Amino acid sequence: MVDPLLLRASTQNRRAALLTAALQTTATASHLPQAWALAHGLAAGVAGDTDGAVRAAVAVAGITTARWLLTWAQARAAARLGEAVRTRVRDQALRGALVPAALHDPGRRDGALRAALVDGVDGVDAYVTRYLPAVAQAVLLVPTVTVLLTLVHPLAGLLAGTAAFTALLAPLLWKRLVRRHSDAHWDTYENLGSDLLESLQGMTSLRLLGRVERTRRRIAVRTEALHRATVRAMRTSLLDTALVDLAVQGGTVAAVGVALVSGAGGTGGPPAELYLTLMLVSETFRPVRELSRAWHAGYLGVSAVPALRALGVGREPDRGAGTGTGSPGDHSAPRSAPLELQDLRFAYPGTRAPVLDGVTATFGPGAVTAVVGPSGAGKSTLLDLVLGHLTPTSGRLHRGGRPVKPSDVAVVSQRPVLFEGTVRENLLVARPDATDHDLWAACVAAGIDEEVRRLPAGLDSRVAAAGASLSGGQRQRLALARAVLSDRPVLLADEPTSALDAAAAATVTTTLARVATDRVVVVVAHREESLDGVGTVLELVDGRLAPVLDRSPA
Ligand SMILES: Nc1ncnc2c1ncn2[C@@H]1O[C@H](COP(=O)(O)OP(=O)(O)OP(=O)(O)O)[C@@H](O)[C@H]1O
Repeated sequence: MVDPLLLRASTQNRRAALLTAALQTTATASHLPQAWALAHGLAAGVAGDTDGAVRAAVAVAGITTARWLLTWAQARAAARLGEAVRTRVRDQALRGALVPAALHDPGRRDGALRAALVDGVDGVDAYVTRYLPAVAQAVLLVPTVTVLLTLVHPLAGLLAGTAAFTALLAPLLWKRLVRRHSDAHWDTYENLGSDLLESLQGMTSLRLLGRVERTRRRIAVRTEALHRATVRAMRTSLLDTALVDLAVQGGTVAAVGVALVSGAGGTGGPPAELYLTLMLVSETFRPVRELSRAWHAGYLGVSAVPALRALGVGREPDRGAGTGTGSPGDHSAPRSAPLELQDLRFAYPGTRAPVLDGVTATFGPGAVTAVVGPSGAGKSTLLDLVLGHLTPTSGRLHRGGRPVKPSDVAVVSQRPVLFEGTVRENLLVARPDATDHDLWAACVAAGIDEEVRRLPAGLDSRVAAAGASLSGGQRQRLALARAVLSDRPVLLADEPTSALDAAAAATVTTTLARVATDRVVVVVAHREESLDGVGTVLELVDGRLAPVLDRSPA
């Protein structure tokens, strides 16, 4: 089964793919001269020709060494091809996963995305580096060996060739069934992966709500479904293997039988030809056997195709899609340029009422601007539009007369994302060339320097995945340090003090006020007390921003 999407993943690395297939085919084809040398060596040995037998043994040793080298080179070429394909497919899938529509798709499940990005991509690697070269090899070698065998022994050639072609082509008859089973297998695999991930992430809440047993039962049902889907897929696969084996064994027995009968009858030619016939019969089926093995290795890649296709793998990049509030060739606006929103409108796909219904505002540098509003008013939506995670239905989002680019904006979200790695690595994401002095200055600005100094290895201390080893407030301040370090002209902060005590909140507020002197700082806030030090307050009501005139304490 040659899937067009997976074939394209291979041909996008044409040279590496051709080299991998060529080396594999040559290594397998080296069994042909080896068969010839062995046949003549055996014949010479039986006839008592020691020189002939030694010459043949030397030839076999030489061919075996050459094949070892070819196999080694093939393994390296396949590893390079696999890496290139994995990187490209994963990049494309990630790009697809990060478009606004996917990011805000309420039906999206992290476990399904993980399955496609990790297991699916690895499956594509196996398919491209093992199965496709095995297909190329079978297409080239089965006819070649059949012709050679036919030249040596026409009837054996006819029987072995027919059996080998049957073994190669027969599985195409139940291709649809295989596809259906592989799709079902992937769906159950995705569901189980998603449920497991979500229950692990929500374990604390599940415990508190007393839902652990129910979740366990649900996962048991999913596991059973995956087991059934795997068995169904294996049954088809077993049928496949059985028929291929039947053709291979039947073809071998028939071809060897006629060769032996004709050899015993004296019409099979001299012994060397009989030996050669027997060996070539075996060689006719070698590519078929290898193809069958490679199919099992690449099966997961075939199963993952619908999921990868849904993420846009194999599709030409859509230049207008993605986070592109900017366009190629844009030059940066001056650093002090204000952020301007003009008649910005936005409605989520499938909803009637717009969340933003004509937002017009100018956010300038100099002081922090706060956007307040009740829950559900659209504050996060507004931030996502500025970040380029969502595309406005209409209206403009500009800085200095140019569309806002995602690289203009730094963000401190309510749930900051930290990566597995050290504190230093998490900060350097924002500015890879930052010095230790810069890192400490950013930590001081965010009020996290003392805590970082107290960690066992300071900046080189590890932050567990998702920042789990830090408190909510520490995570938020580390994210603020990263945003300060990135030194972008617009800084958005979504409730930056919500997880902090009074002292830490004051440090963050002071930092934001200070960085606002030379850049646009917009803070989304719910609570009045978090608005200390803010210059302007705008309220989001009915999809529009209105200035709050009097926010001073009574
Ligand atoms: N992906 C989505 N699809 C459809 N509607 C959505 C989606 N995300 C948010 N909404 C709706 O858009 C409206 C604005 O949501 P948003 O999260 O921007 O509000 P918010 O002001 O940030 O709320 P909060 O203060 O509670 O965080 C809400 O009515 C919400 O239900």
